[in-house]
Amino acid sequence: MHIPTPLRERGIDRVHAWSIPMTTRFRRITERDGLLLHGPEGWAEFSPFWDYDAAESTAWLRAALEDATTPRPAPRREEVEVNATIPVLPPVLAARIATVGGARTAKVKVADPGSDLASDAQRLEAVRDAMGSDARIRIDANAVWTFEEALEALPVLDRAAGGLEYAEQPCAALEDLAALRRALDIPIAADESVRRAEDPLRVARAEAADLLVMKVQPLGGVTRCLELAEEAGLPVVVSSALESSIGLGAGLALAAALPELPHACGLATATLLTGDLAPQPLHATGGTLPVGRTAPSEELLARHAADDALAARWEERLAACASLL
Ligand SMILES: O=C(O)CCC(=O)c1ccccc1C(=O)O
Ligand SMILES: [Mg+2]
Repeated sequence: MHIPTPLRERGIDRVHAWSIPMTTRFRRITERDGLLLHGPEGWAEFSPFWDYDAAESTAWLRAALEDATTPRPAPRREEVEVNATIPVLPPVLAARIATVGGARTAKVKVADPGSDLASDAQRLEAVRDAMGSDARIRIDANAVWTFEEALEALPVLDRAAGGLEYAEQPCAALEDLAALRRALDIPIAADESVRRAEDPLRVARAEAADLLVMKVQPLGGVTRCLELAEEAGLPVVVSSALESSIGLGAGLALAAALPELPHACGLATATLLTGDLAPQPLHATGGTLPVGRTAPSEELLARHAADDALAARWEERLAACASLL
């Protein structure tokens, strides 16, 4: 694959396109694909979702470039507590994956077009049953509710879950998030309002969230996330963008470097993929993941190599983003 000049100049000497099917459909995604870039520090991941255009995906490229070419920040911890991530599934299946890897925190997807409030509530009851009373349960509505819908749904789901740790992005608009915080006792986390905003700090200034979700790639890299976290002055939950274990490693580097980490991180998503690029994938044990650089193996790079058509699309995308750096 052709390596764009600005990347070559920074020491990127190899690019590899890959594709891995998901175990469960997660929102609209059934297949995860992307590029790995190799540079002086090792391998890094560039895997913007296909609904991100070149301008938006350039932050993802900056993140990958940083990770491939500069040392990661000094870790303050050697392992990171993680949550189980539970897609929209029937209650029995949701309960089964709630404690995968020994997680004591679960994040349950709700408000999917394919589910209603009653089935979301049933899924939460099943997850609470499986995890016990001392576990933490959070939900993620991915910005789909109106203010009125959220005002109705959140107390119902809070009761079904036996108490929510927080609700992630119940509505899209900052005014609605701020109003929900005033109206309800349930902490509100911002994800899309950070990840897809022109100004990721606006949500903090608007007092629209109790905590911020940070994903390394869409925010432009570990260093930028550390700066944003300091400026925002809010607790941060590091979460994945469904990366392979190579990209998850960068999330763990951020989680390890944050001065404070009061909540479990959404980095235990490698189990949502049917395979991985690293021989020792980042699958949680004892509810934690280890911090450190994860390298792919040549065998797994070959096994999950993208076909020619997909590799060509990635080559084109890389060139477009590299020209916008
Ligand atoms: O936070 C987690 O538990 C896992 C990551 C996750 O949910 C996610 C993964 C890819 C894209 C969007 C999201 C999201 O938080 O909305
Ligand atoms: Mg989210």
